[in-house]
Amino acid sequence: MKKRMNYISWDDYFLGIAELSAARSKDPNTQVGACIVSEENKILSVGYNGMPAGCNDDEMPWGREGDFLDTKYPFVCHAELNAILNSNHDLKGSRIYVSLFPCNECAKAIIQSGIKEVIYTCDKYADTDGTKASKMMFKMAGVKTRQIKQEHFVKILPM
Ligand SMILES: Nc1ccn([C@H]2C[C@H](O)[C@@H](COP(=O)(O)O)O2)c(=O)n1
Ligand SMILES: [Zn+2]
Repeated sequence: MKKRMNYISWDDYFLGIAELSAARSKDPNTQVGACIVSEENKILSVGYNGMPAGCNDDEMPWGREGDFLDTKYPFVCHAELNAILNSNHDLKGSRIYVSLFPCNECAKAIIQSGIKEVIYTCDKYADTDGTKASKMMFKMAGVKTRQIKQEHFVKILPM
């Protein structure tokens, strides 16, 4: 008997883990997941967007509008940063799979931690200055970026 051939690719596997991690997020508007992987395809870390440890997410604001301090934005820790901070490994040469293109703050952390490639699905904030800044920094720092469309990813899920 020959081996099974329709197994999923590494990219689909790790993006799937990023998407599954996103499902842990309490953010009512946008759930983001990230998975960091070594050059040997070993998972080094995972993360999703959420409030910092010790900050009760039942008491924190989750809104998007109003006074800055009444919104989630100054408090929420992004999926990519959580994945970086959750890791006990050297991340040099690794790649990060993320369900949403990294913001400029996460882009800085990604570059500084030595991650060499960003593989993402959604780019819904592409028109924002934050995403434009991320793309500028990734280009200058030699961090590769690659999009895998969600439609492709959904198709590979077993029925
Ligand atoms: N690459 C990103 C971008 C955003 N996030 C988090 C931060 C918030 O929890 C949410 C975005 O909220 P929205 O403005 O869409 O209501 O996603 C992240 O973790 N990683
Ligand atoms: Zn971010």
